[in-house]
Amino acid sequence: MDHITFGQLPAIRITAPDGATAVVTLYGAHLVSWHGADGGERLFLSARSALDGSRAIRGGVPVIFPQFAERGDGMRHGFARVSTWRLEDSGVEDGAAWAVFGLNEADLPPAMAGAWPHRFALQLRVAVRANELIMALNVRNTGDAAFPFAAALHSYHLVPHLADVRIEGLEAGTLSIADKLDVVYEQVDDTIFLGTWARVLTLEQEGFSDAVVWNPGAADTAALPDMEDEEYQRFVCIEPAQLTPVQLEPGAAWEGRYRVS
Ligand SMILES: O=P(O)(O)OC[C@H]1O[C@@H](O)[C@H](O)[C@@H](O)[C@@H]1O
Repeated sequence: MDHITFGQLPAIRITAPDGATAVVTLYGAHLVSWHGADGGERLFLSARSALDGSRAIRGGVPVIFPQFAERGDGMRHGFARVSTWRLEDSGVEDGAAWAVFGLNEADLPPAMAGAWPHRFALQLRVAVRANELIMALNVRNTGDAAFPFAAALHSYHLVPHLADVRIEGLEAGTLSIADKLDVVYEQVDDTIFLGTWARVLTLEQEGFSDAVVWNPGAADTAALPDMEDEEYQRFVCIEPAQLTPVQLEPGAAWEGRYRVS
């Protein structure tokens, strides 16, 4: 495990014995880079992304919590992606390098904590080995009143070209993307396959009940300050998500797991 700087952000790089690597910034516990053991970046990161903590990183895997998009009256996509997490632990086990990041209410600036006044402990575990990425988001209620939350791992998968993308497992037949797409699939139980001419990725999720597929398309990308006009052709977001809020009782925990291989 190495402490590095990514853009202007403190970050942790983990490296598995077989050479697979992941880089996670403490800002957002944001996975900004993943290389499989066969080399090559697997995640999209916009050339125009802020990397100084002034706004959410555009690309990688933002952690969405406790609100998805504008489904609530809190911050769009929640505060987790714009909060500074702590590295809690790291190691190497069964050939995988792993790190765990933590966030609780005491880590938030007072105004942010006041806007969502609950006691909680989030843990994000990231592990890599061979051509496999495993992430787990754990949410614990450490307070004495129940709270509702939504969550997602907003994965920006790097693709050679949007036109080559074929997604299976979400609808009958194959989903391809011509331009803007923003679709919620509820109650996703099956494995999802993301195919391009280069490779087929297997996406498996547990605990997260839903999946969101998003690409902004040409017009919305032009309006985004943190994306180059053509960059929408280089990724597709397939996000394991828990959109129906979970009501978490005091002392209880919820976990969502995600495996990409
Ligand atoms: O620009 P943001 O806040 O990162 O959101 C990006 C997108 O995130 C997706 O998950 C949503 O479905 C989209 O509606 C949204 O536009």
